[in-house]
Amino acid sequence: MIYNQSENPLQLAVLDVSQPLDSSSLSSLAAACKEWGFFQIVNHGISKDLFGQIYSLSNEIFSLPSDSKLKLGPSSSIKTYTPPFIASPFFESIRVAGPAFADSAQSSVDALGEHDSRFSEVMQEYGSKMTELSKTIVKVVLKTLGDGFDTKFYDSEFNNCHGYLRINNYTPPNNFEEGETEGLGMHTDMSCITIVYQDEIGGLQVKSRDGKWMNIVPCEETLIVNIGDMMQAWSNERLRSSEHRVVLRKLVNRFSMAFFYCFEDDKVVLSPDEVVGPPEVTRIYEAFVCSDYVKFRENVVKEGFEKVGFTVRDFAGVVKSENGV
Ligand SMILES: O=C(O)CCC(=O)C(=O)O
Ligand SMILES: [Fe+2]
Repeated sequence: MIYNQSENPLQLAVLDVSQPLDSSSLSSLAAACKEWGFFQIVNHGISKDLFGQIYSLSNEIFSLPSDSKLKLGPSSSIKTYTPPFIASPFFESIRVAGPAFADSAQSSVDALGEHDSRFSEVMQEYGSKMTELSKTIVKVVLKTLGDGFDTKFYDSEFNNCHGYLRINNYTPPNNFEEGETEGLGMHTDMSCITIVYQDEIGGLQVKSRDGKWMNIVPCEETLIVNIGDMMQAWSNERLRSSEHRVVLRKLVNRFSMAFFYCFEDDKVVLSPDEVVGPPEVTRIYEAFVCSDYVKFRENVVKEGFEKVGFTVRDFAGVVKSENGV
């Protein structure tokens, strides 16, 4: 089968973050968050030049021999690099943790034995901008749940959120089946929200409620936002954390960056009564501690997906889903 990206393209709602929110964009955004858990943002203030610099500096690291990269790997002390064959044979990534993005990036550079601060400088700039952008986006998402919910809940619930970045490089093998070979398998993000930059290659797909894979076609100067599990649970499923994946499309490397904006580790996630809605609405999640869910997901990866359920519903749902424990 020839994979055609124009097949099943998903027309995502667009949020212009430079403009005041009007009621029609709020309602299209509300619908998008509920139905897809994905939308796009434009006029985000991140220059093409910054993306270009990050791309070339990251590629300098990805093109090092694997022995060098493993100095940052899972058996090293800093563990910022995930080599191919851990998440997928065609996927490798570098993690940069906030809020001190420069220090985190520099620890990787130092471990490689390099003496260059350019990578840590661009990571600090990008990480800080993503953190600010995430705050704006979370507030807009809260507004979709109710009038004034941004002011009511941002400071009390989301003020201690933190972000980290994953820089992803996909390298297809010579003989892959277009559209069938996964670069990153189906998953949901654990974050509150994720902001994704993808290059022009394409391959990111989201699963519809009826199980169809829809293409999120790359669009210049546009970033993708998706709702993660923490927000799905906190909103009592009024916001959807959708399953998504990346399929390999072309015989060239694909580059992307995901910024995960998450609750603090010891946060107790519990949907406020007002968010759940009128008394007859069922509460779907029990309260849970954020880091316990992260540990649950790590164990699921170790033990294999078949054995135990792997979504936040399986972990904290009042009624577990079918494949739950
Ligand atoms: O590479 C992409 O476009 C998306 C990556 C992703 O879903 C993730 O890192 O969680
Ligand atoms: Fe993801």
